[in-house]
Formats: sequence, C-alpha cells, structure tokens
Amino acid sequence: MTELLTSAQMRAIEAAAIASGQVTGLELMERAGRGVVEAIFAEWPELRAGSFRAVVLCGPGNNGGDGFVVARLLKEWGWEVEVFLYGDPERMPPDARVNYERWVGMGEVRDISAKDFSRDDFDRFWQADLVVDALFGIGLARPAPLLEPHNYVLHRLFNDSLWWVGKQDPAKIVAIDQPSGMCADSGRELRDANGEGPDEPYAAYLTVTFHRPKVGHFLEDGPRFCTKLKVVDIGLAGSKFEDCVTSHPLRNGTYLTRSPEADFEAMQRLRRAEGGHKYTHGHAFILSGPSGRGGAARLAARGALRVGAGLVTVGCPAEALVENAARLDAVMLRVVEDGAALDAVLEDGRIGVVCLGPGLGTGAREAGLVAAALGARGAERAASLVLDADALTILSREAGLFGALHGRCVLTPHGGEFARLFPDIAEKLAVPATKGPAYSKVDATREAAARAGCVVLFKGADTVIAAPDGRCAVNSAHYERAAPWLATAGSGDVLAGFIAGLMARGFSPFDAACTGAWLHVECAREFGPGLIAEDLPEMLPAVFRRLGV
Ligand SMILES: NC(=O)C1=CN([C@@H]2O[C@H](COP(=O)(O)OP(=O)(O)OC[C@H]3O[C@@H](n4cnc5c(N)ncnc54)[C@H](O)[C@@H]3O)[C@@H](O)[C@H]2O)[C@@H](O)CC1
Ligand SMILES: Nc1ncnc2c1ncn2[C@@H]1O[C@H](COP(=O)(O)OP(=O)(O)O)[C@@H](O)[C@H]1O
Ligand SMILES: [K+]
Repeated sequence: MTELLTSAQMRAIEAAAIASGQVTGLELMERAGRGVVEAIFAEWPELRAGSFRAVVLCGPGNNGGDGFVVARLLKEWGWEVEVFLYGDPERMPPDARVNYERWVGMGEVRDISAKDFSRDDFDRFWQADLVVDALFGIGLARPAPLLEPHNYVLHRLFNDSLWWVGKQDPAKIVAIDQPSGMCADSGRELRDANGEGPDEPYAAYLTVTFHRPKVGHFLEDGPRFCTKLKVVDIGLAGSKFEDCVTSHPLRNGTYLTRSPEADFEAMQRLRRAEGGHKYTHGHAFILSGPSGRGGAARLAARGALRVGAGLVTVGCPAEALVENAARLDAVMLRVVEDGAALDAVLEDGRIGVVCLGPGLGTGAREAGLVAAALGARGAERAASLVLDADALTILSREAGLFGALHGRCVLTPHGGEFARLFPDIAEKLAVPATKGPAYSKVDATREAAARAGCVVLFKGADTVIAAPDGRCAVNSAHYERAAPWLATAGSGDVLAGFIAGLMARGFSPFDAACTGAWLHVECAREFGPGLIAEDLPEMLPAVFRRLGV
C-alpha cells in the first residue's frame, strides 16, 4: 500500500535512520543524487551515450546538497556541468556543505543572485541539454525567492518552463524532490501575502523524489508542477525507522487508493460467493427527482446495478413513473412521493443503502426525503446513505439535518458543494498559501469528515476520501492514471451509484468510497477519450475481468 508522507514524516524517518547509526546523512544524500542520475538516464536513455551539457541550480539546504552530488556524478560521466548556487555556502547544512566542497574541487560555482549575473547568462540555461532544479525541496517553508517578480533570473525559470513543457522536444528540466516553489504537504504553490507570483507556475518535466511520494505530489496543482513523478529507493523502505513515524490507517496516515487486486478484503467482497440469491448481494434504493430530471438518478441506478448490487430500485414521484419506466428495465421502480412514503419503504429491512441527491431537487419534498432517510428509524436500523448533489445543498441549508448525519453516511461533494457545506474549511483552502506546510485538501477533507461524523469524498482529479476517525486516502487520476475525460456531466452521479452499490454489497462506507472512486477512474481509462457518463457503468465488466473478479 503506498503511503503518502508529509514533509515532517519524511524528516522523522530520515532522522530515525541516521540516529540508528545504520546510515549517515551523507550516505543518504549520495544515494539520493545517484537515484536522480539513474532516473535521468532511465527517462532519456539517449543521454547515457556521449557528452552533454547540464545546468544544476542548487539551493541553500540539503536539496542543494543533492544537486551538488548530481553535478559531480554527471561530470564523472563525462558531461559539461555548470553549477549555480542560491545561498551562502558558509551557512549550508553540514552534508550539503561537504558535497559543495567536493564539487568545488571539480568545477566552478556561480552565485545565482550576484549582480553581475546577466540575462545572457541565464538565457544560456535553456541551451543546456538538462536543467536540474535543486533549489528547494521539502524544506521550503516560505515563498521561494524565485517568485519575486523583480527577480528576472528566477522568474524566467517559471515562465520559460511552460513554453518548454508541451513542446515535442521539451527542455529536460528535472526537479529534485519537488519543483521549487511548491509545498510538499499540499501541492500548492507558496506565494507571498499579496498572492504575488508568476502568472503561471513553473513545471518540471520529471520530478524525482525519495523513499515515498509526498502528499503534495498528488494534490491540487502538485501533479501539474511535477509532470512526471519517479520515486527512488534510498534504502529506507520497510525499515523499522518507518514504523516509528508513519501511521497506521487508523492513526492519520494518508494512502493512495489502491487496486482491489492488491487488497485481499476488497477482492473477496467484489467476488461473489457461489450460491446465494439476489438479496444476498444487497438492495440499493435510488431516489429520483420529478419528470424530466430523472437522468441523474438513472445513471446512479445503472452504476449500482453494474457494480453488483443484487437489486436496484428507483423511487420517484408518480408523475415521473412513465418516463422512468420507459428508460429502465432491470432496475425496479416504486412511487415515493414524500418523506412519509420513504419511511414506509425503509421499513423493508432488506434495503441496505439509499442514494439521494442526483437530479433530486431542493424543495420541501426533497428536504423531507433527506430527513426521512437520515432519521426515519432508530440509528441502529437506519439504512446506509450516499448523499450527493442536491441532497448536499439541502444539508448545507438545514443545520438540523446536517446534525443527523451518522457513521453510515457518505457525502460526495465537488468543490462547489464542499464550499456550501463547509464554508469556513473551504475558505482556509482558498486563501493563498504563504507558508509551509500549507493547509491541504487532505487537511480539509479530514476536518470535514470529523465535523460531519461520516465519510466525506471530496471530488476532483485528486479525490480525497476521509473518515471521521482520521483514515484518509487519495484517489489520484494523475500521472499514469490521468483520465481528464472523466470530467463530464453525470459522471459524479455514476460514482454515487457505484458507492451505493458497493455499500449494498457490504462494503463499509470508507471502503465503498475508496473502491468506488478507484473503479470510476479505471472505467474512464478503459473507455478513453470520448467518454460520456452512460459509458462508465458499461466498462465495469471489462475492469472486473481484468481484475479477475
Ligand atoms: N536529510 C536527509 O538525510 C536527506 C535529505 N534530502 C534532501 O534534502 C531536502 C530537504 O533539505 P532541507 O531540509 O535542508 O531543506 P531544502 O533544501 O529543501 O530547503 C531549505 C533551505 O532553504 C531555505 N529556505 C526555505 N525557504 C526559503 C525561502 N523562501 N527563501 C530562501 N531560503 C529559503 C532554508 O532556510 C533552508 O536552508 C530534501 O528535499 C531532499 O532533496 C535527500 O538528500 C535525502 C536525504
Ligand atoms: N480532471 C479530472 N480527472 C479525472 N476525474 C475528474 C476530473 N475532474 C473531475 N473528475 C471527476 O469527475 C466526477 C465529476 O463529478 P461531479 O462534479 O459531481 O459532476 P456531475 O454532477 O456532472 O456528475 C467526479 O468523480 C470527479 O472526481
Ligand atoms: K527542487
């Protein structure tokens, strides 16, 4: 299982390893630099042969120390290497200082902030075959000086890189640990208090990080800054140092949502045991809005059915019955006019989960339905709930209903819905990040889940899922899992259906949200560009076959 580390956790692991006496900081730095060079050659095998020109930009801390190691190794490989330093060598941390001295025996170091540093000097950067950004790593705690608009040299690094990225033969910009300027804990760009910074941040072409990916590599703009992420082993994996600081899922760790294939329990649940009957696999009840607005609920219902719920029923007002009947076959229909009618439906104890929100409407009838779903029966016998879309709007208006949320609910807000439900939390995320570690989408989702007392799935290409007990996972649709075509009308409705279907099948709310979000991205990738929401459930059989379900 891939755990995403905060910068504090990474530091603690390094410190524990060094304190144990089994490795020194200098050895770790050497492994880091070597790992970067190996990653460069793996990415661009053509660079192995022949002599090329590299520019290495080193910063004042250990990230700069890694840069000096890379400079030395490339020079030993026969390259022409130019090194620029931002900072005072006298004040470097000891390991970085050692590597600075080693490099000084081999080549020149130019002061990047020196007054005699000309535009021509800087323009020469871009004629290099490779630019290595070793300015700031996980130690960046305030906006990088390169963001000062008056600083031509570093400003250009940001603006030019955009021009290079996306070109057929982009400049080979490699960021060590993270592109400088980004906060490793949040994936946000650190800016000054006025929000000043370049119009567009700089993006590396390849980012090489150590031991484990950091949370910020997967959140917000992090993936866009990093472009491509490679994690290099520096000999800390599986060590006891890790155990002492990284967290068990129940103790605030943040994980990447993984394939059910790698999760024995999820696979067991996805595989249907032989025998049994349709009720064995659960009954999901999806509430629909009025006539002309039922598409969203039908998409959710189709998702719940395909994901394997034994039965799926759509509940709708009588006037929408004909429309729904014309569009649904395997999905059953039942008239549910209001909250009282839903109470009656829920008396059938076999309904394991109710999904409400997609296309529901936000009027008095719908508020009554949310109230019934949340409180019609004693908490112990209440159905599990997936609350999406309009149900979230209702919850944001009615504090009494919000207060009735319980541990068997899942909320699935997108950014707008999240801001309506948790305005103060959204506000914290919206203010410019001025110091690290900056408040992150992981922090926000955890806080929201704790307040709501239920699982919150905060959508996006970086979907974050948090439980009130602190468990947290990021379902990333970035890097090799990018699926931008998933941002299409109705795809969220299908996701709500997937989660409801999985809960009907016995998944816990948190596991249903993680597995549902994972399958959602897989379905999008299975189909590819051109996807519309209707296609998503139809991809599930292929995804299941591939998984061996
Ligand atoms: N400690 C270790 O054992 C290892 C550390 N490694 C490297 O070390 C990095 C972390 O090193 P550090 O903790 O020294 O931190 P960094 O090198 O990332 O940056 C912190 C340095 O920059 C300065 N700084 C921070 N914000 C600034 C700003 N806005 N303007 C000007 N100066 C600023 C700080 O005063 C400090 O000197 C990692 O990212 C990684 O690249 C790797 O070598 C692996 C091993
Ligand atoms: N760039 C993206 N890459 C991958 N998935 C995305 C991206 N943007 C949005 N999504 C996903 O698409 C879905 C959109 O849901 P939502 O915003 O509720 O839209 P709708 O209400 O139209 O269904 C969510 O699951 C979200 O995580
Ligand atoms: K860097």
